[in-house]
Amino acid sequence: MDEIISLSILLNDYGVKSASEVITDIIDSERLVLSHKDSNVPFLELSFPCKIEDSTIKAKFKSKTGLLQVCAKKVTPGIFEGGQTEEDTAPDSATEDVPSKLPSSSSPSPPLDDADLMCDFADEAYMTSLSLQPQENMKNAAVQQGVAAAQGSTIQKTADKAGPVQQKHTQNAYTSQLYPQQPQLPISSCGSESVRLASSIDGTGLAASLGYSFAPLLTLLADTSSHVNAVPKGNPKKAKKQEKKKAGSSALSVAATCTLKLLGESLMLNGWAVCDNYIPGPIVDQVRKEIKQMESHYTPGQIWVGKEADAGAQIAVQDVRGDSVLWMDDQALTATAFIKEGKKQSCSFLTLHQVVCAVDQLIMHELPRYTQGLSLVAAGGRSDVMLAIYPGKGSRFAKHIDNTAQDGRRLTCLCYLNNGWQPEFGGSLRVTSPGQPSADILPLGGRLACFWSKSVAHEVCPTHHPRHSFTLWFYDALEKAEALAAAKVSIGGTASAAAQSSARSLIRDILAQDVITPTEEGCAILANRVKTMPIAALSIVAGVVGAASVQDFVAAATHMDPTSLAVLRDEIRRMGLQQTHAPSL
Ligand SMILES: O=C(O)CCC(=O)C(=O)O
Ligand SMILES: [Fe+2]
Repeated sequence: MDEIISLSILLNDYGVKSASEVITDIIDSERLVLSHKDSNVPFLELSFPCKIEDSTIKAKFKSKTGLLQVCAKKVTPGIFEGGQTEEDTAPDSATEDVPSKLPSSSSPSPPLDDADLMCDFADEAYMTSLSLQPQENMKNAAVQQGVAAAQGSTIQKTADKAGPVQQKHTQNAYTSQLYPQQPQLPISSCGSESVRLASSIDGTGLAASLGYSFAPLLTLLADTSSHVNAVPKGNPKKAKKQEKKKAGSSALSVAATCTLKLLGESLMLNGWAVCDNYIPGPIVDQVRKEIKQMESHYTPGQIWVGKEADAGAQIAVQDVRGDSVLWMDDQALTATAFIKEGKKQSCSFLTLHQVVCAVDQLIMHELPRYTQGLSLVAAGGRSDVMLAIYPGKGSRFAKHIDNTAQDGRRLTCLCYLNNGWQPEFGGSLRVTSPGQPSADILPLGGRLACFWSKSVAHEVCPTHHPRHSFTLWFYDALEKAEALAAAKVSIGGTASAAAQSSARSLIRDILAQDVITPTEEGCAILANRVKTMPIAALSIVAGVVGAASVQDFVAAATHMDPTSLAVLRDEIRRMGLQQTHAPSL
């Protein structure tokens, strides 16, 4: 089978280069990121698939960049049918974006075997070409200390988990400051000293002006009898109407540019940004209609523990997060039928798919020009779509940071689907950036909220009304490549329910007030528990705490001192795995 080389490269240039020119440039250059002589030129990210047939060039290219991917995705078995077929993803249809080909670390769908999906990511040569130190394998300070104790040596604590990745970014030219710091956006107080109401930007029709027209969808809503609403050419009345629409859309483009700038600035200043009316109200209704039939397929939200899905390191802890979720990959978004109780039922997520494409366009291609820190998201791609419902009844999600384990996630992006949401329903997203007061963001219909996945602590406040949303996580290409490489060497296999439950019980007991306490006695209990746990369960816990391997985790956990145990508890707490008093569903 021919290989398709999906290539994503950053070019500090507006010039359009052909694939072969780019490949030659890369092979001839010492660095992945090609610099442009005029440093004032805003950065442009190009992502395009191309085919490299010459095996020498291929090998050279791979050793230079490490970003070479060989993608051949088969239709994955699941509840959905239709959508992408094998032909769709065959080598010659080389027009799709790289991101959609990346394996999702979030999808709970059956793991793909090697024949289904082959992705070759960063190797040592890649690190060297960027003059980087390979990432520390051991990410958890407490585990590191434990291993040090086990080996009778002392290991220096990693000062900052994000250190190595941060270093890479600052070493590359593309992180230079594009916009000067702006004064803080106005805030309005809501009575509480530490919490303010988040100010938002009105992005009326933003998606539409970013090249993702919602017009066909709106027409579709107006005329439910037909799915195709092409305006017939040659009809003067309709042509006039179209012209009017065109003029309107150019005004929107200007507005959108301002909005994008504000969004970018808010992200840089606050660590989060909110855009109201990003999705028009009728579109929100249409999405809700489309996903309604899937509600019985939602399952309790799981804690994402920072490793790839095939590492099996996701566990459900219902009292930490009270939502139910449904993951939809790109295949599901284009599905035409699904199987319910053995019966085939037709479905369409056309509108949801369009909205997701608009968000992709915004985050991967528009916003990076207006903010720092997103330059690698076009190449990194995003997670599958996570649909979520908080059923009300006080359900919540405890305070956490999404990416505490260098799993590659750079930006968390939420779209709220709750037209008519009232403040008394609660359910605010409370965001807290380091060194800043918290801000509350109500989950209003059509509102888009985004924040840095690695630094912004956030929680969903108790919700007293069903609350619908979907989330996309956008990856930083470098960190994702490293996470994939690390996951490959550290943990394998999919966890069974029994292993998950055993892992969950250990984590709960570590966090409990009176079970595995940070005392000599608690350390002895932990050591005994670990010695008797099945390897699959230990793999999950190792994934949770960011240990490089099960062996490392076992070594650390059986030689823990009370201080290391206290650190471990704190770190797990920071991931949002702590006990809460959220009501069970
Ligand atoms: O729904 C929200 O507002 C946030 C949910 C969240 O934090 C998450 O799913 O990680
Ligand atoms: Fe979160």
